[in-house]
Amino acid sequence: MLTGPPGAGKTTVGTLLAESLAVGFRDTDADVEAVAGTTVAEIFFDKGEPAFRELEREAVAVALREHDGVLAVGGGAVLDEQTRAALRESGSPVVLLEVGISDAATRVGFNRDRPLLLGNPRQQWQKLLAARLPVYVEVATHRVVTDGRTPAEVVDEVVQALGVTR
Ligand SMILES: Nc1ncnc2c1ncn2[C@@H]1O[C@H](COP(=O)(O)OP(=O)(O)OP(=O)(O)O)[C@@H](O)[C@H]1O
Ligand SMILES: O=C(O)C1=C[C@@H](O)[C@@H](O)[C@H](O)C1
Ligand SMILES: [Mg+2]
Repeated sequence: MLTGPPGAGKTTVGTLLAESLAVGFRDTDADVEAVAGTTVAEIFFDKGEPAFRELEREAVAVALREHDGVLAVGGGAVLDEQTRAALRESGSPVVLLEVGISDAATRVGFNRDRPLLLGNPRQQWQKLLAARLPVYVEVATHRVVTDGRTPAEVVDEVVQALGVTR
């Protein structure tokens, strides 16, 4: 499992990591979108964050049951106690992709796809990370710094941290 704040590279690195390990890739954000028939951003705008979190909790639970490859877990899914317990109980490695504000700001930019960062993305991102860092650290079995590294380099770091063979 890959976790981390918006722009950490869960989707990008996860896709490459799965290719590199020749396993499947799944992203709970994509699963929520498939179930809801609309985008993450639209769910936030139309129904609000609590409704999104409900869908996300279920999507993570289903993915943990069904999927046996690389799983990108929505950046805020770890806010949910039940989800944290499910990640722990899965017994699978949970890799926290770490990123600082400078690289994160460059990566996430100012687009409307990340509803929690609307307004002042830099400030929002910093607030979000400060509030979440303890739970990210709580669920992580491994931590990989991504700043200044290309997605391919991050994949190599993850593989090394996990000690898996390709
Ligand atoms: N190590 C990296 N170096 C440079 N750019 C990166 C890196 N990782 C990801 N990116 C870029 O940053 C942007 C965000 O990456 P990505 O969507 O994978 O993040 P995410 O963690 O899945 O975010 P979200 O929580 O919003 O789903 C993308 O444009 C991606 O190409
Ligand atoms: O960190 C978050 O709270 C989010 C991260 C993304 O993966 C999406 O789940 C959504 O944009 C919210
Ligand atoms: Mg993503």
